[in-house]
Amino acid sequence: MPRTNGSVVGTQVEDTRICVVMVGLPARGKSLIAGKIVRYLRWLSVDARSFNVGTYRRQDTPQPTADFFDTSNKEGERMRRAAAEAAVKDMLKWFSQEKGTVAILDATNSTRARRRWIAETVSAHKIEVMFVESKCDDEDLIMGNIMEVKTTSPDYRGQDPEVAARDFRDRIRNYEKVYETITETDYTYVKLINVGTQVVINCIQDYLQSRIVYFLMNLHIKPRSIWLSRHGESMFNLEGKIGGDADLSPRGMRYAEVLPELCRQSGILPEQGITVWTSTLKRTIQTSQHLPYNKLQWKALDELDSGTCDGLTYEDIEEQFPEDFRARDDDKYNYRYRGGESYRDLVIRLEPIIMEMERQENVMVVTHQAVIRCIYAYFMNVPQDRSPWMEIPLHTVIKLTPKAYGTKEERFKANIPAVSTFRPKYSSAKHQEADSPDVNELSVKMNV
Ligand SMILES: O=P(O)(O)OC[C@H]1O[C@@](CO)(OP(=O)(O)O)[C@@H](O)[C@@H]1O
Repeated sequence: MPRTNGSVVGTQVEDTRICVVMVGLPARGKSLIAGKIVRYLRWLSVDARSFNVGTYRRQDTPQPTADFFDTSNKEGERMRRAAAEAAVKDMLKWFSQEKGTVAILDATNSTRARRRWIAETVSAHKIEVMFVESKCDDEDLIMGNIMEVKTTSPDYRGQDPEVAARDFRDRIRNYEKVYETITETDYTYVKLINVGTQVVINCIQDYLQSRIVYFLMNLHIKPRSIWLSRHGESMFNLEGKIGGDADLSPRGMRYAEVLPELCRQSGILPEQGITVWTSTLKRTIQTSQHLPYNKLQWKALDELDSGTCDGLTYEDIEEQFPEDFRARDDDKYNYRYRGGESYRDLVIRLEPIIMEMERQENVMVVTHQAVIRCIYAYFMNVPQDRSPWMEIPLHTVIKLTPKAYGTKEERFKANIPAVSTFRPKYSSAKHQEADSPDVNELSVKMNV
């Protein structure tokens, strides 16, 4: 399978391979950061995978006590080293056999000796090594992580939470005895101090590394939510036409009127600082007109460009361009409209939006069907073969709340009917009337 990072990220050289090595004491959010890097890169079509050394260690030692992590425990040391070796071996196999591009080695890697061993072993295979250290002295953040670990880690499954928390603190103390922060100036590294507060960068070598660094620089872990809504039903939606710059229909106008109340019910408080982002197209601007918040228009949030098909219905396209119609159903993510865009193109256009969303706290985005699918796919980790086929109904607010290990999703529907613009794969090109939902019907789910 050809590697795609060259074509997608732009100027990346074809054969770049990077091993991102996490560094830091337990409960510093390393696995969370590793997971976010993987999600971001996969969304950009860069083949990325995390190798968690704890998972390898658990094969032999599923529920060790804190003494196992004491460096004077020779057997513990041997087994921990064996787990790291097994993870690195699998990672190298993934690079060579599955042609992976970015691997994350998720472990504490907290001593100079361990880092030297990894750097030497990995660079011998012509794979770049980049250390990412998470350093944190904010007691609240650490406590939050300890609570998370003791309730979710398989190391403590079935144990009394108080005993688990005490043992986990002892484990941290054992690591603290030997922990050496990164100061090796000949290595490429990024040191994140209290995530989102201070970043130290050393010897970044190329484009893909700099993308990862930039992403890490924008991360923060303050609690916040993201609200997504399509514009209200448009005149084009009513007629089944795609693209264009139509006004809202009378029902779409009613959605715009109830949107402030729907937002309030979904948890946006009037005194809360929130910015509403729209596209530059009339239907999103009209939809947000009654929202009493600061607004910002982004060209990057405009709908997928349907090129020569702009203004046609799906039936017209099926009739006038039958081969294109079929090709789009065969591979909707990669299909590029003649003179227009594909979902793959749209993701690249949306990358600065995602970066900015990571940086922001509460934000509401009023945009279009295809654009919401791409943003939603990023936050909810939806693969490319499914993301263009997701149902994103009109007149519905989707609230996403990032949590430590997943994103919580809630949907709030307005009691205003609208057409459905969803057309399932290989189905006849007809648009239908959507069911009239109950007032503010709510659904909640978590992706983990
Ligand atoms: O990729 P598909 O499923 O065609 O969905 C994108 C289409 O959604 C539409 C509606 O059919 O978005 P929008 O409601 O913003 O106008 C089209 O303009 C756009 O081409």
